[in-house]
Amino acid sequence: MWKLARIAASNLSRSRRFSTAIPGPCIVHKRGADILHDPWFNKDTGFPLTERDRLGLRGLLPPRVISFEHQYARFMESYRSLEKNTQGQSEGIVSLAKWRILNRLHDRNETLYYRVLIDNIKNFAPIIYTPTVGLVCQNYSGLFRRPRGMYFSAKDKGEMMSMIYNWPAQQVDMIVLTDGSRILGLGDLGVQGIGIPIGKLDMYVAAAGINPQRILPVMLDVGTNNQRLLEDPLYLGLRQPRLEGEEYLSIVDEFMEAVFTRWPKAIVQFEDFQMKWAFETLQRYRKRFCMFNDDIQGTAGVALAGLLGAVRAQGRPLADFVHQKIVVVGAGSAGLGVLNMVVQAASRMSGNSETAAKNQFFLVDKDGLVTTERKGLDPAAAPFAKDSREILGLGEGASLIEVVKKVKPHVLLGLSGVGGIFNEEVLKAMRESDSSKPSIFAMSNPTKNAECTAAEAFVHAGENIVFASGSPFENVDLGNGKVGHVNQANNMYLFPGIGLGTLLSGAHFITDGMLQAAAECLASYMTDEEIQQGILYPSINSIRDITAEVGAAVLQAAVAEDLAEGHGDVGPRELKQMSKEKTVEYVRSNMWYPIYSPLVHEK
Ligand SMILES: NC(=O)c1ccc[n+]([C@@H]2O[C@H](COP(=O)([O-])OP(=O)(O)OC[C@H]3O[C@@H](n4cnc5c(N)ncnc54)[C@H](O)[C@@H]3O)[C@@H](O)[C@H]2O)c1
Ligand SMILES: O=C(O)C[C@H](O)C(=O)O
Ligand SMILES: [Mg+2]
Repeated sequence: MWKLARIAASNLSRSRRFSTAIPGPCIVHKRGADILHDPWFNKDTGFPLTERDRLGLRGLLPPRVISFEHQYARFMESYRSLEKNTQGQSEGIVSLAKWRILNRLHDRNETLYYRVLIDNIKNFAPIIYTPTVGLVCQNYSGLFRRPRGMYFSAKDKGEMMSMIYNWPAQQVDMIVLTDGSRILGLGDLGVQGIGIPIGKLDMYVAAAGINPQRILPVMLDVGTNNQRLLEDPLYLGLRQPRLEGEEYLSIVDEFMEAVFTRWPKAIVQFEDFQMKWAFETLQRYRKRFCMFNDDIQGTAGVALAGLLGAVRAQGRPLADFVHQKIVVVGAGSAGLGVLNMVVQAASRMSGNSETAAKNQFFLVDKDGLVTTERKGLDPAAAPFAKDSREILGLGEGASLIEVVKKVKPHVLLGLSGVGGIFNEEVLKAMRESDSSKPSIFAMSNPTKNAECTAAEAFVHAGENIVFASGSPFENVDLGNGKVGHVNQANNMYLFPGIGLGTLLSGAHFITDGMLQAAAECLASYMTDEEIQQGILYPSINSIRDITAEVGAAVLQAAVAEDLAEGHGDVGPRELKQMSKEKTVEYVRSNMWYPIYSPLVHEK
């Protein structure tokens, strides 16, 4: 079941460089200045003279042809100057300035943009993804220069089937969709939430090598309940309260029908929907369309992999997972998604029913410990509500500190969106944990919403903890040459592989089996030595490697479930015959890599 034997291929792949073979020619239907203004095709000063002749570009560029490497160096030089020139300024100002310079390149020349992103992913992910993307969403109306992706609003009802054909690409593989109702831990940001699908899809390109010409970020604007935005004269979204009930669902239904009519093989990732719609839409669509909810399902897999790592970090056999006491703080889409998957895994591992597996897990929300006595208990949280007669001394609504002191959990996992709730007292109480290596997962985003900082965790809970956060923190210097390792427990380790594996499998649905395979693959990726050092997840620098492995695991699970219909020239029979190693190679070879292709004009 939970095999942890490391596959040889993953060792091999870590050191391998990605293929940089010259891709085939790329067909363009435009000429001249139109090409220079199209970031998909633009090479700026990099157009060779022959291509300038063929495409009507001669005279539209300075005469000297600059190589890709030179263009790359020039961009990095201006990025470094910006870093130097903004020294001493506030973190927010610096981050937004960095985002702007990257965004300008994104708008101008996608090939160069994605190459610098892939090569510098550790430095640039915190800008195009969490945490800076949160700040970008908060300031979107002021930052807006050019649209990116598509916007469907409540005013477009009845028009979406034709609107979808306004998108210029013939084929779309991956769509990330939000309604902006719960952007990271920042709440309802309305249309400004479009930054999240854009950032997630940048990660799809960087980590999974999805072709950027085949991605589509989408904002479904059904209004906002954020009064500040409704009153902001610069706000770019609909100025109306959010649609509710059937009215809301009819908009999402229409969008889904339109997408799958034009692109029957597309995959839609739901992102940052408020909890009620996150669960409802997942249930409504997962057996009709190829879709998943990243906050519920992607997060769950990443958390489960981390929790299994935490068992190994204690030097315990994996089977011990079922005895781990885990306190989950936050009963939203992410927290409940994690508990659902964790309970399923524990029940599989122990051979016991899910009810028995639940004993070790405790759920705390804004009103404290969730028990069966909770008034108006949310049906989604109900399966995890404790019977207060069974937990001596802890009643309905017990505070987090009471729960931690009484339970002495092995793991404290935060998905509450509330910065700092793992305060000094709570963290100090974790010193009494029954674990030899207590684990603190402060998974809320962005950084200021993390339940605690990495430094706080190591200082207050002790040096022997295992620490993970949703947004990146620097490793912590513990003195005496010792370092407290910081893991980034973020769904970015899974969603790109879930998307790519599903795409290449040609499956029409994303099943629990495929998601479980993804989590299992991530869980088995780290060596025992790494785990002993508190390293639960790979470095973001190897995100293409882990994504190739996860993608292959998802693809193989689809094959095993007889759902794989193949992709392009590779049919289901060929997929079935592929060994595990071959599948990883197949996935890897399908990753797009940014390199200038010769452009061929076709009318
Ligand atoms: N690291 C990751 O990969 C990842 C993935 C998904 C979500 N997240 C983060 O998790 C957070 C929550 O996301 P969500 O979709 O579940 O949101 P949500 O709004 O659905 O749920 C938030 C939950 O937190 C609870 N809560 C609020 N205040 C609390 C308090 N003081 N004490 C305890 N619980 C409290 C609420 O009762 C609710 O149950 C966000 O910050 C999001 O960025 C991180
Ligand atoms: O966006 C992220 O960084 C992770 C997650 O999807 C979130 O909503 O916080
Ligand atoms: Mg999210």
